[in-house]
Amino acid sequence: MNQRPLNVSRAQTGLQGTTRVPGDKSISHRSLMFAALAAGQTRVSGLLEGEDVLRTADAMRALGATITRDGDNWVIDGRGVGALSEPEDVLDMGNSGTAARLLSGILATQPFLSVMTGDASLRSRPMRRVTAPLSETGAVFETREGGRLPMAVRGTRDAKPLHYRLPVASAQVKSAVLLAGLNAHGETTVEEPVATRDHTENMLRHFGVNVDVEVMSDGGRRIALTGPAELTARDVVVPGDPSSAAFPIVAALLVPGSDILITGVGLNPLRTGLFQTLQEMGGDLSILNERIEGGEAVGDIRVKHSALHGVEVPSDRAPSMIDEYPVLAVACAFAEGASRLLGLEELRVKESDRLAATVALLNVNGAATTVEGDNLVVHGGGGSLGGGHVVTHMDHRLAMSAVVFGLAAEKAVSIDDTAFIETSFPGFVALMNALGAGIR
Ligand SMILES: O=C(O)C1=C[C@@H](OP(=O)(O)O)[C@@H](O)[C@H](O)C1
Ligand SMILES: C=C(OP(=O)(O)O)C(=O)O
Repeated sequence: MNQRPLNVSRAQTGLQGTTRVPGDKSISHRSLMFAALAAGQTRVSGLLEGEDVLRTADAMRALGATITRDGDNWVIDGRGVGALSEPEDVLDMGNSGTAARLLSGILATQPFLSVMTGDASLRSRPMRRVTAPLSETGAVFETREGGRLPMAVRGTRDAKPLHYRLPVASAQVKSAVLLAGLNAHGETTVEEPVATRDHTENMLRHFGVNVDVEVMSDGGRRIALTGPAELTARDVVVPGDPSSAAFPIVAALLVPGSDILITGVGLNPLRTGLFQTLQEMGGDLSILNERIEGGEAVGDIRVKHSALHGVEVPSDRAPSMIDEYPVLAVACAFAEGASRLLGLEELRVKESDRLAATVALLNVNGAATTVEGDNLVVHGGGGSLGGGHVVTHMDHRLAMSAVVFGLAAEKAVSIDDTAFIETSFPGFVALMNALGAGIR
């Protein structure tokens, strides 16, 4: 990707108007993968056409599915759970951890050789979290030093079902194990000590698979399914991505005079930790017109400029807002008083070390922070902010967080590269400008 530097100055007027953010990234990846594993034709509306999801589409095509775009819909002719074909070339998952990890689960039980790689960011991310459990199916994984991509997978025809307790709160690992279970013989179970996003469970059910979810006495979950399973093609409606909505929402809270409405945002309760946190900070954020669309909770979010104060976010909330911490930290920098964000260890293994990069984003723009182990303390309300140069490390969420910082800060913020925003939020700058952000 060509580097795209950007300078962002304070918004001259409040953000105003009604908008809709692109489709949910997690649901979009899953819709393409599951439709490819289903018998029959699936139509997907609202698919996120970001780089990450386009890499998934390419990979599923390389594995034998037919995927085309028809007007606003995507149409997938699936192959069936055990009927993918050996790809002729390396599967390039670009910048996407979700694509690489979920696909590992699928490839573990396909009896052929696949090779997977990604960009420099993805090649630095840990894959052992999926290859360790998936190897127990009988599949063989060969990775680069340290369990990194590129990786070769020799899938197994006689996959053993897994019984796995997640050592980290990760919907990607949970999903990889469940996807391997679709083509194993017998019951696969996954236990998660803290609930993570459940789009895999919901969508597998939508495609006709029996997925059992038991809430355990400690609040965790035990998920079970029995293979070999059959998926039946079903149309999918993708809601707006709450993780994308986070950026215009925080911008509207911070820029004086703002009043915006974002329609059709996904409100799955395992994704809405940021909205709760912003309300706890004094943010005027209301959910209107809540409804169910395509099996997921959806609503419209109205946000008005608000004076924010510091907050403490408990670590068990982290899975429900894991991708939102960089932009929450920006909100905290402009809030009155200290904020304590607890249990952020997983941020270190995202597209970048997001804990370190978020601290750098804030510090270079004059906001003070303290890191205590895996906890981040942001000292808000500390005078004139901005004027810094932000290094984004191939990380879309850092780039968008830096844009939001610049819109709210006294002094302009320069950003080394905004090209990676295309992975999850194509048209981000144009959408912000349509609300009046005035980014040039
Ligand atoms: O399952 C998913 O779609 C995702 C899970 C999360 O990752 P982890 O499973 O690593 O927490 C999240 O950060 C990512 O953007 C999408
Ligand atoms: C962590 C993210 O995605 P992935 O793991 O799919 O690269 C993200 O979108 O913030």
